[in-house]
Amino acid sequence: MRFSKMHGAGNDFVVLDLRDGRGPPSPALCRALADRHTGVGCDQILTIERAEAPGVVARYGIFNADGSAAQQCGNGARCVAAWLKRDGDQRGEPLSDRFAVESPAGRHAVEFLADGSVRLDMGRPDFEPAHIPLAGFSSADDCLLAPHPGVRFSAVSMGNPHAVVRVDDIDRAPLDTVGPALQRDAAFPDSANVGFVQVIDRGHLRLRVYERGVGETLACGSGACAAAAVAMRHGWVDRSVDVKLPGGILHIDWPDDAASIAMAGPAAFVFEGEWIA
Ligand SMILES: N[C@@H](CCC[C@H](N)C(=O)O)C(=O)O
Repeated sequence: MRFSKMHGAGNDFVVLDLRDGRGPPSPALCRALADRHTGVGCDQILTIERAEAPGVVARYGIFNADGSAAQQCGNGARCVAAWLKRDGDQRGEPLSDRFAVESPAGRHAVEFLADGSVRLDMGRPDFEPAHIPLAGFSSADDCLLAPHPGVRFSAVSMGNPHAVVRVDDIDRAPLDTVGPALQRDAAFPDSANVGFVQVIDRGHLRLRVYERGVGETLACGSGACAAAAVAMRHGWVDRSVDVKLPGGILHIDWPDDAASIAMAGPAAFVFEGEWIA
């Protein structure tokens, strides 16, 4: 089984071409591929599949390192776009600098920018509790939970569930305790990706994300959109920000609450391989 190893700002992927109709990898195979000692090592496995919808070059599936399926992956979408741009469409035809791909959460317009980065339409952040899903709250802003005193979070769906906690010092953020605790809390029936955000100034955020199905990652694209959307909605930052993650910088634009949010960032090839296990 051939695969490509890629990363977007350090969020790393094993990319499988399943456009020949092969089925998705089992959870056990995902865990084996993702293992950083005995496998390839990655945060997510991305599967490139035949597109059903007209005007879409390909659809893709997302599987976390623990084998669970996900609905959204911003860094992965940029890597899928770069993979398609390199290899061409289903017939091997070259692609232009603008096309559309389809994630489990819906269709995304992609654009290759002159500086080599990839810009992606990530859709509208959704703060409706039932859509996240966030249980037991009528608003997703500034939530408190009795078992986690002092942890104020906002929740948002970027197609996948996110909790965003503002901190004063990102280097001292309680990722390993509050991350898994919020993920396990009944308020998040589907668990959540938990982001810790520090506001640097009106144009800059720092972010670390404890991802669902992975743990701490070097970058989370949907998490960067979630953190920026929460910070913009609260008026902490302007509508165009750089989000600095441990693995790199993502640029986020959200002109207004009714608009789609756009993310731009890198997509890199690491190596090609063959899985023989
Ligand atoms: N790294 C991704 C998000 C991957 C999925 C996430 N762990 C989930 O389960 O929702 C990104 O760049 O958005």
